[in-house]
Amino acid sequence: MGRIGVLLLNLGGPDRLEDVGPFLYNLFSDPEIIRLPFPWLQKPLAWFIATRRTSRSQANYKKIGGGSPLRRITEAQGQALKEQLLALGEDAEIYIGMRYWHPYTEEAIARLTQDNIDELVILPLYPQFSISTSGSSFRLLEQMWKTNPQLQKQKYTVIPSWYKQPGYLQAMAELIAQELDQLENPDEGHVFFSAHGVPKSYVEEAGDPYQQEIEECTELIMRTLNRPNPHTLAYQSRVGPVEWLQPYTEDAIEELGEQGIKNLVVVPISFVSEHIETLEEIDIEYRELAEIAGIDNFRRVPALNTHPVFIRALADLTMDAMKSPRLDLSQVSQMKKNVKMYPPENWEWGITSSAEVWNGRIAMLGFIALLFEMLTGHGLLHASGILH
Ligand SMILES: C=CC1=C(C)c2cc3[nH]c(cc4nc(cc5[nH]c(cc1n2)c(C)c5CCC(=O)O)C(CCC(=O)O)=C4C)c(C)c3C=C
Ligand SMILES: [Fe+2]
Ligand SMILES: [Fe+2]
Repeated sequence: MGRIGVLLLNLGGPDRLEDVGPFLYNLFSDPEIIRLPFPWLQKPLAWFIATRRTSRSQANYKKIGGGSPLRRITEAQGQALKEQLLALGEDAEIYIGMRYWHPYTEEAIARLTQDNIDELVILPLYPQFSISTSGSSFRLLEQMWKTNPQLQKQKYTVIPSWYKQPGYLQAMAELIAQELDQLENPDEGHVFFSAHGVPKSYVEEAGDPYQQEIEECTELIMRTLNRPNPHTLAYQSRVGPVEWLQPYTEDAIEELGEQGIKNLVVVPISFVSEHIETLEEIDIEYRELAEIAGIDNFRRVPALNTHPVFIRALADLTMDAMKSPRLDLSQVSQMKKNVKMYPPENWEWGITSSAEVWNGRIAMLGFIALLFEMLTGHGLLHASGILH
């Protein structure tokens, strides 16, 4: 076999405070993050929401040192993976493709098309699949493949999600066990899984398998941990006023406090690196809530980062993917439980004359809604659930 490449996909985060605004604009410009039935409103709306959110978000990034550590950690993971693959006899080239910040997925693709890679493995750094994370990156790649003849010659395979991988489960269990063992009585620790949330409509209407994969993943980790501790699963980081997956982390913490739980071991479960939601939201905000709720001992399990057992798991995933039947981007970008789709896949807006008329009408509605929100601070878009 020839030279292999591994394309690591991740979200990306603002390196400095001045990057926060443009980063948020990129994030909200993504139709997989805010779903609108008419694409022309996407950019103005993204600009509007990003502008409103920037200072609050910057204040949070300030608390964790003025930027996201995501690039640094992802690069360290890439380097460690390269070394691990080399130890297994594969001299692989690693590429990092972020969805919303540098190094962008486009930059990774530009590099790898110059490198003459024989076999490419596309590996998202999200253990569980969501339309809003891995799905979004797969869609972007699918578009690039469609429009770039050079890419069409590239042999590749995709790993859609990998939350069942034994080494990953082992690494998670080890980190949890280490934290439990710091307690005076390790068996009394309540294991609290906090997953990043998504709007409920993603799961119930668009068929996102995310919730099911998260639930299965927590069960598998508990089985691997093989200890008698009780556990809870909740969802954090809700944005906007529509309903997200429940229970919300803040409510669950309060409830456990009321039940008299004194030792909480919080496990971030949907992301493999430290980032703003672990360093700020869990370590600062939820810790404060827990204290108010009467939980005396609040411990947070570190993210996997470059944990050697985890890096070995990524290497095994890569090697196994090359031995397995290849998976196409078109197969994985549509990964859904296949309930009702909204908007319909491949829906072409504005092609027919009737659509043009409708676009005009919707345009008016859109601007009225925006004006309404700017004036009142309570959006029609929020109220109608279009915007999360
Ligand atoms: C698996 C993890 C993630 C899911 C699922 C996810 C969905 C999702 N996120 C937003 C909105 C925002 N996310 C933001 C930051 C952010 N999100 C994730 C992971 C998941 N998001 C990470 C790792 C990060 C942080 C990157 C970093 O800088 O370290 C932000 C910006 C931060 C803020 O302003 O709070 C927003 C906004 C939505 C709407 C969504 C599902 C639809
Ligand atoms: Fe997010
Ligand atoms: Fe947050």
